Amino acid sequence: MIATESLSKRFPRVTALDRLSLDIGPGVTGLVGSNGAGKSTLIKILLGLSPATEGRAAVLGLDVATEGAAIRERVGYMPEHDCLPPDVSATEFVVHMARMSGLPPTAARERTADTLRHVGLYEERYRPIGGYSTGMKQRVKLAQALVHDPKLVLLDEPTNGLDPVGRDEMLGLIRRVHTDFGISVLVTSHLLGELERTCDHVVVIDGGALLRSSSTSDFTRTTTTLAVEVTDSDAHPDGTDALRRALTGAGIKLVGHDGLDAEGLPGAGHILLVEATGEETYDVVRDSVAGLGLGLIRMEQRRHHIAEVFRTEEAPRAAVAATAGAGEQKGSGRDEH
Ligand SMILES: Nc1ncnc2c1ncn2[C@@H]1O[C@H](COP(=O)(O)OP(=O)(O)OP(=O)(O)O)[C@@H](O)[C@H]1O
Repeated sequence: MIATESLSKRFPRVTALDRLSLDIGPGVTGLVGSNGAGKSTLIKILLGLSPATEGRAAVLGLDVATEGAAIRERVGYMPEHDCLPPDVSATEFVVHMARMSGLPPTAARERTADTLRHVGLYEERYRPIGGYSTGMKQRVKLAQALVHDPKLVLLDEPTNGLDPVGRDEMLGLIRRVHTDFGISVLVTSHLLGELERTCDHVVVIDGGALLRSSSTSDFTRTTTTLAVEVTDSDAHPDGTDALRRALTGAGIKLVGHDGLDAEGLPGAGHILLVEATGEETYDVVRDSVAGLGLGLIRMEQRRHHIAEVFRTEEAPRAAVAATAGAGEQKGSGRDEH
């Protein structure tokens, strides 16, 4: 879908991209980096809108330096910033964009209705965009990127400005762009955590250079750590502590508490992380919980979150800083900005 070779972009005072080599296949790919990492610059080069200083790039096999117009016919683009005319309706705007992409009038109207329905804009589609919420505007921006049935869409920070619920809805929509229509997606974010649920592949850049590129499952591989949570009881007012002592006594190694402690959240520190050496570890945990007369709330294999991968590595401090807190989200709707 996208290939870059030693791609650089230098502005007089900043190197926005630094010899970036990427090979991105079909599916949903996340491009992650802190603010200023070079994500928008890369997208503009890929669309043939801004020339690279050095190196080469191709999108769908087309050279960005010479075939920009052909690329923009086949690729949809959702820009980061607000760029919608306030005094026209979503329908008028998306029909206009469809016509600009070369669709005949009837097809443009039909595709607009389908696309707006897909992004969840119904009766509101006839109202002027100026009165829309941020979430609705983001949906219009997504619709205009999809309306001409592209093979690939480039989405620049589509969750920007959305609350946690709006963000989840947008991420769901993005996933369905691929599963329902077979359109490949490159989506940027400064939050690693939100992309791991949406993307097949994640590329991390920092200071314009490639930090890591791998499949999401490699990032978030299942570990042999068990997360165990128990109730308290009259005999054991601190059930977690009682279980910790029982497990240690039984020779089970504890990895520690879940990192939620530091956040001071309700229930923080009530999850024990247990190193599982085999099936028998589950039995020891179960028997210890039963022996203490506690209730077992959960015992589950714990997945790594992408951000944790970086915590254990040396160089990419910036990536961790950029995504602080994104690793521990538990679907609690916390905003990880
Ligand atoms: N036209 C420009 N002139 C000079 N510097 C620029 C220009 N465009 C981008 N930059 C600089 O290049 C670097 C990369 O910017 P870019 O917008 O690509 O980052 P980003 O990862 O998309 O971040 P953000 O999410 O904040 O937009 C930044 O330091 C930015 O200030």
